[in-house]
Amino acid sequence: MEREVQRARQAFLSGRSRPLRFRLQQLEALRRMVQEREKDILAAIAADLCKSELNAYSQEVITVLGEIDFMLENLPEWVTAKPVKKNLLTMMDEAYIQPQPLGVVLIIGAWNYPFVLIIQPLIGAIAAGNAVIIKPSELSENTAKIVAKLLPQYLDQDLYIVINGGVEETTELLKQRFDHVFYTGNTAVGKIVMEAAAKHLTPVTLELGGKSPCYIDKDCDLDIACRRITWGKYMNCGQTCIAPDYILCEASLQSQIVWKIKETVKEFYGENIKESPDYERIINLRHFKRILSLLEGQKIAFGGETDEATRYIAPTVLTDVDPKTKVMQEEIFGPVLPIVPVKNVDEAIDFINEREKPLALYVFSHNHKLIKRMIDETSSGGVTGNDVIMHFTLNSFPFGGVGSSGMGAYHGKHSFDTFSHQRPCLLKSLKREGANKLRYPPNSQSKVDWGKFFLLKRFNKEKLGLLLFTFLGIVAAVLVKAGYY
Ligand SMILES: NC(=O)C1=CN([C@@H]2O[C@H](COP(=O)(O)OP(=O)(O)OC[C@H]3O[C@@H](n4cnc5c(N)ncnc54)[C@H](O)[C@@H]3O)[C@@H](O)[C@H]2O)C=CC1
Ligand SMILES: CC(C)=CCC/C(C)=C/CC/C(C)=C/C(=O)O
Repeated sequence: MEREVQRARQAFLSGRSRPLRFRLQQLEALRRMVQEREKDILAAIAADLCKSELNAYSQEVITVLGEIDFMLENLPEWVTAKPVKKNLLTMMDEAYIQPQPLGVVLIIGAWNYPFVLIIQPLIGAIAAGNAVIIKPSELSENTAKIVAKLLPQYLDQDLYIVINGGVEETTELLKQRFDHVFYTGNTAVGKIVMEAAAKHLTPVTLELGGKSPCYIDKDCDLDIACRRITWGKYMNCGQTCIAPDYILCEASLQSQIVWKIKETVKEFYGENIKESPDYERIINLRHFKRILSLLEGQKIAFGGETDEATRYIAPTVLTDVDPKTKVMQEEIFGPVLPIVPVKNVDEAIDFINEREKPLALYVFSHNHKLIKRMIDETSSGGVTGNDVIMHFTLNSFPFGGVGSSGMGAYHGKHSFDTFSHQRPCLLKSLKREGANKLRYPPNSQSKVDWGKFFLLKRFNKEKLGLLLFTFLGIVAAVLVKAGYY
């Protein structure tokens, strides 16, 4: 492992990952890989999550291709140095910000969208000019294997290295020194990753989870709200980091919501959900049993059917859920949707604020002011009003959590920034030493006054007059020299 990280570092130090042309070539090669080996990639995702190839394409491949195209289009502009505003002391100098690669980056992925969750950050890391060690989740082993097989066939083999393995290998990997660690997964492991990174003072991006609330206002089109919630909750069998975790609504809405979600489930997946190509399975037996344990003692409004052999759990809705019960204490990450009745929007806001900051917040209402109020009075990684999940699809948004749902963000330019150092560069001349004298010892009140004048723009009339006088003198000298007088 140490050898692999060393290999990536040597490749980075060779400097070849830095030129814009190289980055664009690698991104184009990655796009070619996805296009040419689409069938293999879709088959691997499908095998890991019992997902149809169509769903694997629309949930993972489209996002990856969109991100590559976006990078290719914008990278030439992002890599260029950006001039900055100057002060009076640096007016004659060159001052700009130059984004630079960080070095060797470690990307640790989760299993629930096993392809996009490693390839999307990889795109950002390549775009920013880094070397990358990629550690896919061992739970989605087919995708992990295909990524390890394909990447070296298309990308620079020393700059971008896939290391497969479980907890033991990841623990070993985390002992190495990286320049950035980008981790996607649960909050408990997020703390382990951050602790390991801290030993080397390595910055981290943590893309974690949490319980994303969904408030449904009574002034709302319930048909539309329930259709959108059903889509976002049961997509990937509820194993989506930004799935609506639970619903908050007034008690009077509960039975209508249950009925409408039930009808939508029928519309989406048919009478025999097990036969639907659009309904996935739980990743493994441990998660299957964990989700079942959340149902204990709950009122199941519909769903609840399970099949251990295939790790099937039907789309399920729980009503009148007591916030103190287990299902409301941890992220569900499965197809179980609790409804927690609240008196009104004030109570919903308090409910959200009394808990850890979630990764996403959803509000459904015709009342725009109410949506704005919920946004203003709560905190979450991201928000979508009158829909779910969709803020993920907009790559102009930073995607990430806040508080216990994570730190840092990515997608589009935000990925480029995450994997870059914004380096301030000031280029001075060795001439004009006179103007610099005021910062050299010995100090004096006059030098402080000039410092105030140049840096704080505290204009003292006397100094302003002197400056104006000097300026007019220069203009006069120029005019005389040009033969006007
Ligand atoms: N914010 C986001 O973008 C996303 C967040 N998530 C969150 O991830 C969670 C689901 O993923 P997990 O079950 O955690 O995925 P997981 O079991 O695949 O673990 C994630 C990664 O951490 C590594 N890992 C696990 N235990 C470790 C340990 N003790 N030390 C070092 N590394 C270790 C694994 O090898 C894997 O690569 C949910 O909470 C979900 O909300 C999932 C997808 C996206
Ligand atoms: C067609 C369409 C709009 C699909 C949406 C795809 C999507 C947003 C999938 C979720 C992606 C994801 C990586 C979720 C997660 O991090 O858990």
